[in-house]
Amino acid sequence: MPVARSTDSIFSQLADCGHKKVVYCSDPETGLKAIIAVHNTVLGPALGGVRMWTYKTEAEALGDVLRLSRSMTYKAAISGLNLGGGSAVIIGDSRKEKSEVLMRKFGRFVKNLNGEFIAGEDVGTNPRDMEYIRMETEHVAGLPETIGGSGDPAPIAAMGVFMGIKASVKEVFGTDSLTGKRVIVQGIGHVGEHLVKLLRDENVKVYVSDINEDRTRQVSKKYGAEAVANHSIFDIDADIYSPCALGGTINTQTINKLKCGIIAGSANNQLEDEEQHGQLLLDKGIIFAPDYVINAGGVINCYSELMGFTKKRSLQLTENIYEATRNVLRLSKAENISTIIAANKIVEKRISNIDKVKSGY
Ligand SMILES: NC(=O)c1ccc[n+]([C@@H]2O[C@H](COP(=O)([O-])OP(=O)(O)OC[C@H]3O[C@@H](n4cnc5c(N)ncnc54)[C@H](O)[C@@H]3O)[C@@H](O)[C@H]2O)c1
Repeated sequence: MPVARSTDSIFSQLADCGHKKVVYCSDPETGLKAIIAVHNTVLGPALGGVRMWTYKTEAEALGDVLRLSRSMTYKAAISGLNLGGGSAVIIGDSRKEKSEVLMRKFGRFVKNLNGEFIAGEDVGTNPRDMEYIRMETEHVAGLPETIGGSGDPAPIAAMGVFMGIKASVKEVFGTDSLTGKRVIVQGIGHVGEHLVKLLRDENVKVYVSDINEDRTRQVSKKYGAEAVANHSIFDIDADIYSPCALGGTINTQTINKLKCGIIAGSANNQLEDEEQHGQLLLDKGIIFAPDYVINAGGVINCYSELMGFTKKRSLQLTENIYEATRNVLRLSKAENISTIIAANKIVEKRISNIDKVKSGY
């Protein structure tokens, strides 16, 4: 996948990453400043999360939405879903600046895209926010269960990551039992906490770390996990590093420090540079379960809601992440290519094949 660089012009970033459309949403009255990116709609409408974050610059927000939307295309495709990839970012502090009017105004911008983009939850937004968007447009998923939606996607997302961890452990240890393994979970928010519970239930030694120290203390006490200071994560001698905070934590510096043989977590876009760091991980024999392959539980949950699937079906689709991860690891080994390149190859083949089906008659 080509990379969007914030130093490039907007049009060259769009062209490089193959984006179909980017919409800037501005409403001075509510203070809304948002960007919606539609990456690809070959397989279906572009579904993606709405992230609310305190970006330092507009270029940083654009870079994030371009990366997130593109990875949604890849995530939906590798999971066998009939969805394209999109994403949205709202610039601001979700704890202080989010309101009903802001979310409903954002919903009007989604409505104007006539179903080309379907909004979902991401960092800084929750099912209640999806409900506000729903008041303005039907093109939203991840609604609360009380109004017929699939609810919080985090438990399903955590289950997918858990399946990806198991598939990676199988590759390294020949068995997918996690008993006795040591896992570092970085970022114990919605997904991280559910993952900690799944790991604890399988007798894993769990280390937890979050920039929110109260949260670290709370979760470590609740699940009997060991709290670790954020700066010392890479000094821990563990089997698996599970990044579940924000992306970009895997770079030359952290790879050289890392003591784990497996990286498998929920955070989107974990590799600072896909090609360079994917290759470095391959060279060092560290198994990287590509983020978009194993964190697809959330999008599967939303897809199930749109399709009217039951929770059981949604869980079955999420369990398929185990096989999807195994397929990626097999291709990586067979062709001696990084796991991210292997996953990209599988995706690009599916999109290209379906594109041919759709353009024929
Ligand atoms: N929620 C979902 O369904 C879902 C699905 C797929 C992928 N993801 C991705 O997984 C990640 C976590 O999602 P979430 O819903 O749990 O978000 P969240 O906001 O609930 O949790 C993120 C946690 O990470 C912590 N954090 C932020 N920066 C950190 C840092 N540098 N070091 C340590 N901790 C840090 C935050 O304090 C917070 O507790 C995100 O990258 C998200 O895009 C989420």
